[in-house]
Amino acid sequence: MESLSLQSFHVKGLNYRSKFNLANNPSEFRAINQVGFDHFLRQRCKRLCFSVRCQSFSGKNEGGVSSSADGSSSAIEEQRNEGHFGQLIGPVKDASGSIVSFNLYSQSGDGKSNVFLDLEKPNENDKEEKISSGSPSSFVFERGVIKESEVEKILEETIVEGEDKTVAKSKLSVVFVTAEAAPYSKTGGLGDVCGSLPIALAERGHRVMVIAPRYIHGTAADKVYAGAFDANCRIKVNCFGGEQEVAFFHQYRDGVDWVFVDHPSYHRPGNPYGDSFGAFGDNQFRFTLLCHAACEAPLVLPLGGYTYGEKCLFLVNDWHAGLVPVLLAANYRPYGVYKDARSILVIHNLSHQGVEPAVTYDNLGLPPQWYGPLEWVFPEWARAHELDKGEAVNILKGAVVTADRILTVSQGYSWEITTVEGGYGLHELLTSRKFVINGIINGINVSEWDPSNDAHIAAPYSIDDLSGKAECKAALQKELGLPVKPDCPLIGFIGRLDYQKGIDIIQAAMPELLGDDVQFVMLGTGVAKYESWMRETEARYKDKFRGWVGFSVPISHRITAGCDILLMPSRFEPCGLNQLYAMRYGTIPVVHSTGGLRDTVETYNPYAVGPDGSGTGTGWGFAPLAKDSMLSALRNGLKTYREYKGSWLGLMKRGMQQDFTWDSAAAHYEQVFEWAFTDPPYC
Ligand SMILES: Nc1ncnc2c1ncn2[C@@H]1O[C@H](COP(=O)(O)OP(=O)(O)O[C@H]2O[C@H](CO)[C@@H](O)[C@H](O)[C@H]2O)[C@@H](O)[C@H]1O
Repeated sequence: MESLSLQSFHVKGLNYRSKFNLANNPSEFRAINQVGFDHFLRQRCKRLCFSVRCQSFSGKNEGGVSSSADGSSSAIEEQRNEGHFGQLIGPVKDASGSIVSFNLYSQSGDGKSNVFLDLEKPNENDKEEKISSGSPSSFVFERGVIKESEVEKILEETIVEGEDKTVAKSKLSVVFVTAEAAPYSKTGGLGDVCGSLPIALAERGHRVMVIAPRYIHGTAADKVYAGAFDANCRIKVNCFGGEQEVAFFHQYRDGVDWVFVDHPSYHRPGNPYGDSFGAFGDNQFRFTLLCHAACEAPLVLPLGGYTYGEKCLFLVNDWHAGLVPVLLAANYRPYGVYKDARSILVIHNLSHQGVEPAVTYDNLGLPPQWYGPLEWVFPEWARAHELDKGEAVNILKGAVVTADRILTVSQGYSWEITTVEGGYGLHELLTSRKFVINGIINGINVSEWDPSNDAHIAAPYSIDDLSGKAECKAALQKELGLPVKPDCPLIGFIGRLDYQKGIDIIQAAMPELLGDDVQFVMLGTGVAKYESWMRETEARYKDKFRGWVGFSVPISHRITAGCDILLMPSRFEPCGLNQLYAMRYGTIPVVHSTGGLRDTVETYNPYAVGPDGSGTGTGWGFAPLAKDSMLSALRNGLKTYREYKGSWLGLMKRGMQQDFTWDSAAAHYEQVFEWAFTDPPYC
């Protein structure tokens, strides 16, 4: 057996510092860091938060580091003798006896990690040089080889001592509980957020798990779960009158543990919540299972070798995850478990609360005395008949009264939910907790939504060269079968077709709007009557209107890139993502001034002197939500588009310059995490 020695491997920033030698079979050393070595490198490239020096050689030992098949003890000795920080607690071997990784404790002793590293055997001829230059000949990572030159560049860049401001002050174990997480499942913005924010938090040094159902549809779409493997951990949870067995699947990707709860009730056609016949009748069961499983996962799943443990922070997204803080308070803390955990309810949409008849309370797996927090009585006007007492259980309400803190996805919305108009019956309760409510505007995935590098669009473009946008517009017009007219303003809408999105206002305004020389394209799916209306309108206005009924991410990118204006007359909008995507693509948003739309779109003011001298603002906001005020804002936009080309260009460029990265949102989240841990548990 030939030995490979990793002569000195220092990872700073995570407080790991260790030096050890390894022995393995001839050509390859294979390992992975719990935090993820690929993640670690990626993070370092971007954030300069670690520094590493690796030296490698094959053959006899050098540098006083001994080598043997089980050389860990001498490595420990070496480490102790030299007074290195970090404690090597022993090798992890595979079935053949080869050492595949080492367990390290951090310097502070408050965490541990499997160092997991792929090290290719270096070229003998390069040996001396490699050792003296302190760079490895190459690293092989799980998803490909990083070339030597790249490693050297990374090392050069990262051997920078000093604090990196983009790294979290204290590293936490964060557990997202959600009904959707892109790219595995997405019907809207919740999926986007839970697919991106975890990665941003992991990049900042947190240990992050996302736990969501494993939806299997029996179609080709199921391949999204191909990288998630059975974690060989089955648990039984008590709810719905008995023990329900669930399994966990796991994928480690982009520094995040993606955990999927598996149960037959998640295996069916449709979206996470329903199908063409409406919402699934057993959603309370499906999401109760999710919440019970999510509470157990940090305790039972040894992801990468060890569990998340009790000191974690649950981010509870919308009602589907709303039982988590109730379960923590009712089923765990009374028995001394999760006393150090905290939960934050993140409200993406208050209009869905998970309300079911009161008799279903017994199904939730909660002690009888916890009925109060979930108790919900409908006002008389909302009851079905005279004998209806309006008694129900409301899962989101349970979360509002038990979560340690509450977050919404914009500051504007955090205030709106405390008003009669925006509180959906919970405004008084939310007002009573307003001291722990904050709003943080969502970020966007700037790699997925990047006009200069977007595989879905006809031509790339950027703020410096906008010519590709005209090509995207022409390509979209052609794809939709609309006349290819470069000067005809093209207006778009993307979103769920429901009451929230103000489709009825678009519907009312359409005849008047299409009386003008404009084109309009809508992409969406949802309420059947709106889908039919889109089809009818397309038939009536063949040269001007296209209604694409369906859910298609590529088309949404093409509409965002190809349109001149994106219309969002949302009745309420907790944050809204499409206006953020639109601005990044130089498409001007025209929005109802509500919630996150008001927070993110600044109405154009031609008289203000902005930095570029062409006014200020990134779009148009209108209020009240009415056909006439929407048409008036649109007409302002159309006039600017047609008659003030310079101003239009200024609007486009200002939008494209906005910073909506997840990293800045993640930094705000960390502040709220800190507050959550400063206070004792609320329940
Ligand atoms: N037919 C279709 N085809 C392809 N893509 C489609 C589509 N319909 C919608 N999408 C995509 O789904 C996402 C919708 O996000 P939004 O934030 O606008 O709305 P949503 O109301 O679902 O989310 C809720 O949660 C998010 C996240 O917090 C809040 O921003 C928002 O205000 C709140 O209502 C966007 O990425 C959009 O492109």
